[in-house]
Amino acid sequence: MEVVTVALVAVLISSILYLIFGGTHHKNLPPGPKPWPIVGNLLQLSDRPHSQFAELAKIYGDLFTLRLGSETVVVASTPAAAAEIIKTHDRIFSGRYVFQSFRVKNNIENSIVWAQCNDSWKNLRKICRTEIFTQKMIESQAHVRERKCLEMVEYLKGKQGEEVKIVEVIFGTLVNIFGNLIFSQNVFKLGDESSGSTEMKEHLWKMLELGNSTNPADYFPILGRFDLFGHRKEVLDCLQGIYNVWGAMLNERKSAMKLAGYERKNDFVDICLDAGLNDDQINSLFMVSSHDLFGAGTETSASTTEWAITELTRNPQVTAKIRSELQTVVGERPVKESDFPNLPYLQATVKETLRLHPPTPFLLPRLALDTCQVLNYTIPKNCQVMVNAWAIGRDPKNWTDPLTFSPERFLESKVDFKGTDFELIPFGGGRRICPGIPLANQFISLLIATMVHNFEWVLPNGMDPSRLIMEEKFGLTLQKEPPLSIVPKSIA
Ligand code: HEM
Repeated sequence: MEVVTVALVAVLISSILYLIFGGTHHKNLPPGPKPWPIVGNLLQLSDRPHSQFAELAKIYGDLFTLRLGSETVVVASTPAAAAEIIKTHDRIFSGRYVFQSFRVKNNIENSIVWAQCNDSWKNLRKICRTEIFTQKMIESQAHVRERKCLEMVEYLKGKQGEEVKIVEVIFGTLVNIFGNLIFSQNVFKLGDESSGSTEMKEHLWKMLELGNSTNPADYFPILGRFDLFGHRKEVLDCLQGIYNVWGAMLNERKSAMKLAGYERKNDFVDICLDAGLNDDQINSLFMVSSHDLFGAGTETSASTTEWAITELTRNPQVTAKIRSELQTVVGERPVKESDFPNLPYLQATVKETLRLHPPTPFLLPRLALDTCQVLNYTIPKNCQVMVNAWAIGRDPKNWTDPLTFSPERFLESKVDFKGTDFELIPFGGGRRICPGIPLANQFISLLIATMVHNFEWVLPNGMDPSRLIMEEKFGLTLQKEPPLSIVPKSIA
């Protein structure tokens, strides 16, 4: 009761302040649906905002404005508007809007995702560029990803004829890949919920859950200081738990390295201890690894792979082409990442999946660091800016027959997702572009290729794949709802 009263009073105060000071300052904002007093457009929001905003863009154009509670949000929905935000005015829109639940001291300072573009952020991105995502590093760890995919094959072979929720297998495999790249340990045991590093697993799940839950303080920031729903405390507890697990692993490794006969593991821990990084740098790297890489990398890659398998289920002619390409290039042996340059159709399939199902449909929200003129409108300082990558990927002005899943469209095209072709921007662009693109591409390509190379699958209860309804559930990432269940059958 007390919490509700405080919330109501805070909303009232914030609304009065908004009515007095807000709304009159920025006359040249992009147009948008008329906001209601106090709540703005909040009550008009649907649970599929990416699709709803695509419809709004048809009415209001490249840029439109929403009032969400007391917050002003501008949405860019065309390649031209996206280019203005992430290229022309990259510096001004390089601010990150940090969700209220994540506004926890060490969380922001030690995160690439949530920090503003300050020296610490630059340093963390540099560590990523020079230590984690180098071509050499990615190639040297290919065997880890390949081994984990083979374990997935073994697991699925044991499940032939049974119904399997594919995202659980993919997510588990991805988390184990990360666990092994970073500290040479599995986090999940496929099919056995009770095993693996339970503590780490629980923290990771919780963080993902919190990322997907709504916090009213994001619409009425005046509520933020009270942490009324305890989300921030939960994030803090999770982070503390993750850091404790890391700390223990790091100390264990340092002691092991001093022993005679220590066998190198060549994971991130070894690499940064070898590189002579000091404790601060190592801590930064671990925090980035545990928090940003696990957090930003697993759910996005798992969601994309699940969408790819869903599209392949509905489009057996695409699956057949990938399989035939794999037969020609790979033959009977397992797929390797070094095969990818010779698998153009597989690569086109990954692009086509990301075009139709970008896992973060609005990228990650940016914040205007200053007032800025964009396409003849004025976007005020501190305004949140979203780019609707989902709408851009489906707009018939940008794509022929946009709702058809057709990797062929990329075979003769140079359009890529590296942040310079604004009709395909699942990874964002500019200085905040996703640093994990090379790794994400390897994960997703390897998982799809391994599935197609080793298995045929049908839907449970003999359901006709053309009747598979794909529903999108919006959270921090775009989920498939209900998750895809398949019945695998080994090809070998
Ligand atoms: C399909 C897979 C993925 C997609 C679609 C994706 C997408 C994105 C997007 C849209 C952003 C925000 C970009 C912007 O603001 O312009 C981002 C940021 C980020 N991503 Fe990814 N991501 C994926 C996988 C990964 C992986 C595998 C990693 C790491 C291993 C990763 C690490 C990060 C980090 C650290 C940031 C924050 C960058 C910053 O704010 O400076 N992502 N990602």
